Amino acid sequence: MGWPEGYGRRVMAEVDSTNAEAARIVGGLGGPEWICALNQTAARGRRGRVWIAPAGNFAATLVMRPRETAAVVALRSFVAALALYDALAALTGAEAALALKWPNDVLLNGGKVAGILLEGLPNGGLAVGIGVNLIAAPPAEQVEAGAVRPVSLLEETGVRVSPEQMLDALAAAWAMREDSFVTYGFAAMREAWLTRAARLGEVITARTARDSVTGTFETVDAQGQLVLNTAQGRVTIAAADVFF
Ligand SMILES: O=C(O)CCCC[C@@H]1SC[C@@H]2NC(=O)N[C@@H]21
Repeated sequence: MGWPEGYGRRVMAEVDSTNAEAARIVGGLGGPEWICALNQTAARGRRGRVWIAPAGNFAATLVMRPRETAAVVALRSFVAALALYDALAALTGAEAALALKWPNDVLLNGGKVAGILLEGLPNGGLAVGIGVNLIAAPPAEQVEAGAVRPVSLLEETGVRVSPEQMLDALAAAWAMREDSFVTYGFAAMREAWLTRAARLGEVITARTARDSVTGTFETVDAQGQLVLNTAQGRVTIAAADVFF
């Protein structure tokens, strides 16, 4: 699979954060562009957290200017999760060990191997930031209490993948998933995501900034929201951290 047509490709030795670089270049963007960094000095994770990643791990951001409404643009987190799943399955052959955790983590043998950070940018831009623990995962004590343990691709599968190989596989997988999303909408994406979902039908806890909801993970709805069956009835959650 070659580099997908219409996408720019840039590999930087070092940057503060590829998402920050995306914000700096979005104004002059001609078309979607992948920015990959071999080292980040100020990588950020979801909910204001720091993303810990030694050199050798994968860090990249796809910067683009989608023309849809904000609600549709936000569904790109599912496009990203599925593309990551496809790329990691192709690179390792370990598809059976991969799963997707709502809203947008990729699990390998039940541990977190990759995270996604979507950020809206000026000029209608979108940064899809992706980090993959290719060779090393942060120690469990450096992540939030109760969070799934971080794992690396190398430790779990024995397969050594370089950031450039990851970029090429991910860009190809993204282009296919993005075409499908633009052509058929979220319905097909949602089905594909659900068949790869971790803990579907099991009891999970979703923690928002204000409260915590525990219930059976019933589905993800047509807007990408988490649907839990709780003792108080059906609850739909737009944004939260999920704990197993
Ligand atoms: O918290 C998460 O799970 C999301 C982590 C996203 C990390 C990636 S690494 C590339 C891009 N640049 C950043 O500063 N963050 C994202």
